Amino acid sequence: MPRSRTTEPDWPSSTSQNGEDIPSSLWKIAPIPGKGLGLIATRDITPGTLLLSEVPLLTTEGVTTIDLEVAETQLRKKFSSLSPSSQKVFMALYNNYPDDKPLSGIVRSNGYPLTVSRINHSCCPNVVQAWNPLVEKETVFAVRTIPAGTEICTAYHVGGPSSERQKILKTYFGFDCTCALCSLPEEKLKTSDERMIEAEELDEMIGDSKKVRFHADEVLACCHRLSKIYEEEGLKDDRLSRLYFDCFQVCNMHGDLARARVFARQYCSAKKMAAGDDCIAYLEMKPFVKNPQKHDSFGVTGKWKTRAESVPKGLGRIEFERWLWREEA
Ligand SMILES: C[S@@+](CC[C@H](N)C(=O)[O-])C[C@H]1O[C@@H](n2cnc3c(N)ncnc32)[C@H](O)[C@@H]1O
Repeated sequence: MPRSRTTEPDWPSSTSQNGEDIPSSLWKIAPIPGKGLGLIATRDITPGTLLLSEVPLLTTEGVTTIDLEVAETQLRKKFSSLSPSSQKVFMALYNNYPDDKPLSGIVRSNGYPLTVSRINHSCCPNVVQAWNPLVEKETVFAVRTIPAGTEICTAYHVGGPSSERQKILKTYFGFDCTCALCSLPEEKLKTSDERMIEAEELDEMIGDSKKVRFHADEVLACCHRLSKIYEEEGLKDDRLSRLYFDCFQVCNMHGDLARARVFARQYCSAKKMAAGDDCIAYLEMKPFVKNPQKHDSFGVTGKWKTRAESVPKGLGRIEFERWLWREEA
């Protein structure tokens, strides 16, 4: 839940599973031109649908270093305890680092269990992939409507204008991104890039604790603008829940329990859609929908003081939004 920024892709936390593809009536694995294998929706999929939930066969727990030589030895120990058929499946996974140590190369290239490893990247993903430690499974949930025949894509890296994203994807994953966002016609791509640059700036402002404390109105206005950018760009991944969490904290910090409740609820529904109602982030936040004052962030100032029960009822969408973002005249 806390704000954290990743400028480079994380060292993967788990990889490969019991050797069998998980059968599904919702998707199939198929060759995708220019990308190797990938997942294609075989029917229309609605947001919040669980597409995959996989148990890893081999995790990087106990891999204590990013030193490839040592990591390879540690991985080899784990690998040798797998059955021969699982070892074969593992070794058949995509390896973007064929000249490096083979096991860490595959772990770095895939990071996740078998079928999940086949999901390609898009800068505007239609699924969110996450490790759920409570059930010890890697999950994949749809966060946008995915029409039948469409490729299912996650985001290996998020944020920034297309040139920045492409540089990182090329460096760490070895491919030139031609996703729907990166392939927009020139004028539209320029608009999208400007929005993504603005999104980065807004995100930085929202994360500035001094601004949150002393210029809360400005910060909430930044949050509102950022929510519009995400809407315009069709982004529904974890960036959205992170934004709602920030909005929750700003309102709660200044004693605005009514808005804090609404943002806590929005955070919960975004998390539930992206990671299920058994994910830790959802479960931890749920009590604060009812009792935001129990959260650590509550009441640093009483600047915006409202009661939790004072969420207005019966407003139309536009009026409610104006209330929510404190834009009433
Ligand atoms: C985790 S694997 C994904 C599955 C892989 N396509 C396969 O056949 O197993 C990551 C690799 O897939 C390819 N890939 C993923 N997304 C791509 C994209 N948007 N465009 C081109 N290649 C992509 C790249 O080679 C990347 O290093």
